[in-house]
Amino acid sequence: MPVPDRTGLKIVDIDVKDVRFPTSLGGHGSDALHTDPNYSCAYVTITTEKGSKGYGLTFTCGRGTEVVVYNVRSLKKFILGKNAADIFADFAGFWRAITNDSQMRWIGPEKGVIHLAVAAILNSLWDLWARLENKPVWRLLVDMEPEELVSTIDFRYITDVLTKEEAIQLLKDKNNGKQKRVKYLEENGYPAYTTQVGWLGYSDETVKELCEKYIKLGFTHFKVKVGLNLEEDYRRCTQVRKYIGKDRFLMVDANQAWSVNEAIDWMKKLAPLNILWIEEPTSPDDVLGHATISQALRPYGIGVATGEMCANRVMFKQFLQSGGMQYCQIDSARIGGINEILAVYLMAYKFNVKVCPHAGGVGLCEMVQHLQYWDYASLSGTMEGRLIEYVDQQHEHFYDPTLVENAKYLAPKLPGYSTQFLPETLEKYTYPNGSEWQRMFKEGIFPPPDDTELANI
Ligand SMILES: C[C@H](O)[C@@H](O)CC(=O)C(=O)O
Ligand SMILES: [Mg+2]
Repeated sequence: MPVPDRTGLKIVDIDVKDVRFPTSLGGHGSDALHTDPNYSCAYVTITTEKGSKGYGLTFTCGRGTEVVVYNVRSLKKFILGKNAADIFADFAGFWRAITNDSQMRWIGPEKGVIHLAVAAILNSLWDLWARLENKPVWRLLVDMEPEELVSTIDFRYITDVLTKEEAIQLLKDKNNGKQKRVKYLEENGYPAYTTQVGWLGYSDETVKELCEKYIKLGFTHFKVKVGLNLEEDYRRCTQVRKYIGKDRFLMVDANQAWSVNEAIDWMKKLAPLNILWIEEPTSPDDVLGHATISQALRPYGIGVATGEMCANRVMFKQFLQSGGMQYCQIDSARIGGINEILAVYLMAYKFNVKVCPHAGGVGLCEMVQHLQYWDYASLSGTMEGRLIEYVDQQHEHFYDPTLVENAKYLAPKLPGYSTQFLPETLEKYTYPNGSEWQRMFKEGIFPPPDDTELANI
């Protein structure tokens, strides 16, 4: 196990910041239900006695961030004073402890705000571990022996479909050729699709310009937001189909706008536009509803994609068991860190479902590239039908931003999970005292927080 020496690794500080970007001003990130999101995150920094740091975040929108920040603070006691090496040596045990505190469990368990907070903390720990090993996270994962990797997963609630022993065997079966696949990734990158062309708040002119831009950049897969008005969706999607031509791929995303029957009817109307997948057609909790939609849309060649709001590995298990998802969209900041995400990848592999991670949010592109790289090298061994979502937002705020060239994610090279913010970003966008927020309040662009907001309590 690549567990670092314990010396100086006692965690002496955990800081959490509310960081928000005013994306609603340009309609960036908008969809049927999140019509004016300000892309945000709860940003965690952990510091060890010897000064090593781990940076992690969970994505949120606007005011939701303050609630997550409070939840992170409520979990500090699980981290402070612990030695990071001890956490890594029994990572599954630590995971069970932080997700099952008897006084906190009632507000979960393993779902919602408290799980977002867990994700931010777990992400900072994986970042720290990779930095201590001087590797990007994906290499840390790829270089672990199957037993070591699997030892980080809590298998409670999923052993009916995947046991620890089976998981180890799946990884061992793929050991052959792993180094060749690593080389391939380093030389060729991993295919991306773009959502940037189709935010619901964008004008027709913007959509056209962006389609042209992303075609020039080499993209072959385009995702467009739908779900508010059928005629309008048909019109917009027809235009996008015209811009991208018949040989490129079109996906649509309803962000949970519909009931089950409505989703089926709506998508049958859009089907002539040749749609690869419908994403989040209905409630993210409706496993059987997704299975019904999947079945109804199969004859039209439309798959169902979901996962960005899937609460935990148990829900993923049921989506996979029921045939409710044909594209599994794990989110790096919603479920309990890499520990839980690995369980989902392993189950998806067993059910022969493609993982195409969700990345529409702050820092998500930065993280999911590591996960999908690991998947190709160590588990699925294929990129067939798989893509990483790419949204071109907030990358300039990161110390080690995602690099996409010719519609491919290039291999992250620096140690860590790529989510460290630049100091000037924190100075400007920490809410509500960052200099940019103060300017926007002064200029009346946004109202300052009122006394119902936690920032003022
Ligand atoms: C609110 C977010 O922008 C959401 O619309 C992202 C999303 O659904 C996606 O990227 O997919
Ligand atoms: Mg989506």
